[in-house]
Amino acid sequence: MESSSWSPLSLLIAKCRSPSSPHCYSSAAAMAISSPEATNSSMTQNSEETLLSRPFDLQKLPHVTDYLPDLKSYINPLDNNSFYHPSDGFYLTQSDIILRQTIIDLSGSFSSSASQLAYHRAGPRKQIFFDPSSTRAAIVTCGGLCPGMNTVIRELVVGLWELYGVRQIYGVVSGYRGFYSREPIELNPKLVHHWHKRGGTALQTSRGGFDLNKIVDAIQNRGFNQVYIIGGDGTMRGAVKIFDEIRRRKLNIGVAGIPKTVDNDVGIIDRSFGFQTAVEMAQQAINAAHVEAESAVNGIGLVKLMGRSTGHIALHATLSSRDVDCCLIPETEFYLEGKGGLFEYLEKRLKENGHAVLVVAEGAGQDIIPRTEAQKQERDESGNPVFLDVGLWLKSELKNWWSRDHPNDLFTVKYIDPTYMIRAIPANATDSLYCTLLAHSAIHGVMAGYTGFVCGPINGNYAYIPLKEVAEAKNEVNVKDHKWAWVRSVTNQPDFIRK
Ligand SMILES: Nc1ncnc2c1ncn2[C@@H]1O[C@H](COP(=O)(O)OP(=O)(O)OP(=O)(O)O)[C@@H](O)[C@H]1O
Ligand SMILES: O=P(O)(O)OC[C@H]1O[C@](O)(CO)[C@@H](O)[C@@H]1O
Ligand SMILES: [Mg+2]
Repeated sequence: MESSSWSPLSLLIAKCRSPSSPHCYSSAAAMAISSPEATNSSMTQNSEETLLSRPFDLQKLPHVTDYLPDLKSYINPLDNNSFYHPSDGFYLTQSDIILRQTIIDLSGSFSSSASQLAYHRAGPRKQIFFDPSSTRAAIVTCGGLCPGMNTVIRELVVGLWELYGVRQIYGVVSGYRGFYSREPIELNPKLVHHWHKRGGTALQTSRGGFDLNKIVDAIQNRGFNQVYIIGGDGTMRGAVKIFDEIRRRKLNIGVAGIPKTVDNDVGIIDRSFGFQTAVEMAQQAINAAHVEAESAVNGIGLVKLMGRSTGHIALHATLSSRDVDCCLIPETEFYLEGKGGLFEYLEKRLKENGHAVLVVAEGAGQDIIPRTEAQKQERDESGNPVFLDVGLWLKSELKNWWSRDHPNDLFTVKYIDPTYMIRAIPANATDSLYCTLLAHSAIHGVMAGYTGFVCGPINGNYAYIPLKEVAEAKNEVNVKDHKWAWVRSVTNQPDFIRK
């Protein structure tokens, strides 16, 4: 990873403009230094000094001038925007950075020589490298749906139009394949005005169809010089290739990725947009499962939630609901029969409470569901493995178990599969605001000439992160940390470790 070392923390503190600003970097640093644990533990004056002198490992952001050094720059039109009166500190500079890690244990494995990973802070720059009158922006959505996609598109259009005066904005229809197989649609604020109220993506999306040369040829031939790519991990891997090819051809085109994934499996950023909305919607399914289970004799409410390879939705929905007796996620194995298994646990719960609620992420248990050779090979158009329905399988296993062990007792399993319902809805208020900040961050970055980056919040502050880094990072549930322990303590479920 390319990086450049930066000045010590003291410089950063000096640069902080407004102590009350939520984006003030010094507040996090100051908190870390003056927290009670830090002052009364083994932290010495020495370790404080070493912290202050640690260099920053600032992740280098690609810029169009890296390979087109003679590009002309322009004064940011926000200078003349009647809604903004850029004052001191309004524009960000190279020295505005965000630290990846804000929690540091000064007494533990702290190494004074290790540098602090840092990223450029997102926001408007004084100088821009695209003339708004000749800017031609393309927006594309790829992969599965996620609440808030339409909000991001809307805010990209409105932001480009209102903030920078860009008038040529196009929507690429139906994902990556749309670049070379469909006519783009012209977008303007009037057209997209209500889009944030609709779930899904008004531009349509698809999986597969990634043909690098055809895509970059189409971008070039259609005269696009800014490309905004909204998608998940697969999309970001594709975006890295597009950016690399654009750079190889030395084209004056900026590429920004806007991470979208209902599963929240994209790494580095705090969380992905739409995730909170999906968790909220999942509550309805869990509530219904609880009511059904409670109202039956030996009732089990079983809810399957999205989460291809990560269980964040199931975990957060479980923690928020508190009606869940067992949460199964892809990051940790489980088994059905025998000591410490699911059946033994459910038997106990049914005896104690008369009912139980089970939440399972779609990617959980895939290793133990029997499948044919053909099923093992099945892939979707993007190459993602196709899963068997863990909910249906569990329902059938639960029924078999009960009729085998308790043939004379009543038993009910109510299976609720809200899969698409939790992602095919508009974003809630929090996610909507988040989508707006993402879109504006992306616009400011691209206008300023940055390229090959993703924007997203890191510890609550919006940053520009190299695309490649995001495409390689994965956010999995850490089943060794306190959050998973919390889930287990809320549900009482076993650890499924065979003793
Ligand atoms: N390694 C890759 N290189 C190039 N393109 C890729 C790669 N992986 C996926 N893509 C392309 O990215 C697009 C979206 O990928 P995918 O279907 O995996 O969804 P995603 O972006 O991961 O979103 P989500 O998983 O949240 O639905 C598809 O058009 C796919 O062909
Ligand atoms: O839209 P499709 O192809 O059915 O994809 C479903 C998948 O998309 C996601 O919603 C996001 O990756 C997963 O949770 C789920 O496995
Ligand atoms: Mg994906």
